[in-house]
Amino acid sequence: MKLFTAQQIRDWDSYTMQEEPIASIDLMERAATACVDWLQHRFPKQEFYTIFCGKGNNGGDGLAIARLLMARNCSVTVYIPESGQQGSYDFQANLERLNQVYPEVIQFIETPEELPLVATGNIIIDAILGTGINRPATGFTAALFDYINSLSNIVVAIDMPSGLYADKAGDNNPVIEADHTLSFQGYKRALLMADNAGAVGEVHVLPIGLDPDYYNQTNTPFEVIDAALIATIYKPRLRFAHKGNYGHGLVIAGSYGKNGAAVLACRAAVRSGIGLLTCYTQDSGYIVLQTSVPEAMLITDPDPDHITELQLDTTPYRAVGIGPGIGTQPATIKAVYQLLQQYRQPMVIDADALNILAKHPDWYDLIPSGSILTPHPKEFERLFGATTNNFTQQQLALEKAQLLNCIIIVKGHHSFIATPAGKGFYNTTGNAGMATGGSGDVLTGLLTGILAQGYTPEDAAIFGVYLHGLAGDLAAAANSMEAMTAGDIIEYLGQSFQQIGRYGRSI
Ligand SMILES: NC(=O)C1=CN([C@@H]2O[C@H](COP(=O)(O)OP(=O)(O)OC[C@H]3O[C@@H](n4cnc5c(N)ncnc54)[C@H](OP(=O)(O)O)[C@@H]3O)[C@@H](O)[C@H]2O)[C@@H](O)CC1
Ligand SMILES: Nc1ncnc2c1ncn2[C@@H]1O[C@H](COP(=O)(O)OP(=O)(O)O)[C@@H](O)[C@H]1O
Ligand SMILES: [K+]
Repeated sequence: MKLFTAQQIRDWDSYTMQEEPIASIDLMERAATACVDWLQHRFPKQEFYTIFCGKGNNGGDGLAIARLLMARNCSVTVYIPESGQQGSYDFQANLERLNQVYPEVIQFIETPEELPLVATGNIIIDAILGTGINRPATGFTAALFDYINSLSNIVVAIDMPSGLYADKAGDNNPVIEADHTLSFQGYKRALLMADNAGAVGEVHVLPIGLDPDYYNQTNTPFEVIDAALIATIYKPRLRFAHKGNYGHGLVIAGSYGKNGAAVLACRAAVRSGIGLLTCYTQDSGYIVLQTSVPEAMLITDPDPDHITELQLDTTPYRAVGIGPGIGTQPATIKAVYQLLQQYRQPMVIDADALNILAKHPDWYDLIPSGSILTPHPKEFERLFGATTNNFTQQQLALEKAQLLNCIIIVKGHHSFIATPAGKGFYNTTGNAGMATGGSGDVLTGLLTGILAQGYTPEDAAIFGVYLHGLAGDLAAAANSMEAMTAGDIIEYLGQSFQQIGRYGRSI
């Protein structure tokens, strides 16, 4: 799903109004109806709502929502901060409509003394500012945000939490802290950023019937990974296939006390569809690996505790994954350097292999083109330096992806995949149950396995991250976020592949 800027969304509105055609007030009614349907589906017993409306179209949505909720037997109070300015055309039209049927629900407020008491059970609707925000909220608007944020009521933001910019960072500007954000038609980038987690709450995308032609014709560097994209990437198994068709991968992982990282990476790799897998680990990992992952072949380092030198020819492997649990011993550092010198095909670089790289920036040029780097935000910072917010972090990821001709996956709740061609993909599968040791090792094994099967590095990254998150979601549904383990993610890869296999048939 393409991610549009606030300006592109405005253009999409105009295009739809002209082509469908539909009057802007009717489009607003459609958006408001989608919100009310969502509210009644999510909170079927809820009766009382307090709605704060600004004087732009976001406020117009709020007024239409108020009228529709009243018509569905809810009880609503609307507060409009009085700025002294005329509202937008559709705000005024909706004010008139509401005034005609339920004049008693409308109240204007001008000073902090007029901030209303909100009963604890009321749901607050934030329709103060949407994508039209062009400066930080100050004065009474900022005081209103503070007041709403101080209440314990559930807050549902319409389109955007008020105060948040859709396409840029806000420098700690005042924002509404919503529990739910109902974003029209698609996501905005700000809604996907960890920096804004406290403001956006859970994000729900509500289709409002904007014209698909605009969507198809309009280019954007950013996309959310969705089922439609995954269906175009996934390669179903060939009926007459033999294991040679699906590549031979090598996972270099583990050290004394961290056999688990190697086990998790290898178990994920052998469940990725890979033809053959070899693991390279320290000598003391022999029995552990052979017992826990009998499907994988094993080559051990002469050192009992660490990977010290790569006593194998890496060239026959179609993909190599390195990093989980390897540590940063001087001898291991040499082994990483040796691999970078001898292996020229795309590899997956994770964990301590990234930490080692970060200490040797002069080795960056040795990273084979098309490699996939999987830093979490701290590793990203070690590799490429500190950034002030997620927008600058992602911009830096795009610049480095281009410079190194690599894919960079900045891992997180919505992992961000930066490609050398300047595209950025956000993942929406996965959950906080995956914030547990070993989840990243699983991803490394999975990516190595997918890359070995001949997927392009970009496709492997998109597919692998999505699949990993989907398996995490199924694991959480079965075991709870608390009790699920990284190993459970691997157990649910099977069901995830089955689900993905159905996408192609249903789209
Ligand atoms: N396809 C869709 O998505 C659809 C979208 N729709 C809805 O339209 C919304 C966008 O509406 P919008 O353009 O009227 O802007 P909105 O956010 O209401 O702001 C209004 C005005 O506030 C002002 N202002 C700016 N910053 C400020 C500040 N810090 N503090 C105080 N004031 C500030 C600024 O005016 P200025 O003061 O600069 O003249 C600005 O123009 C969108 O989010 C969605 O809810 C649906 O109705 C239909 C389909
Ligand atoms: N809250 C979350 N929501 C979605 N995915 C998450 C969340 N927390 C972690 N993950 C995923 O789990 C993995 C964790 O990787 P990493 O931090 O390297 O863990 P480890 O080093 O313990 O293996 C990443 O793929 C990340 O995207
Ligand atoms: K809002």
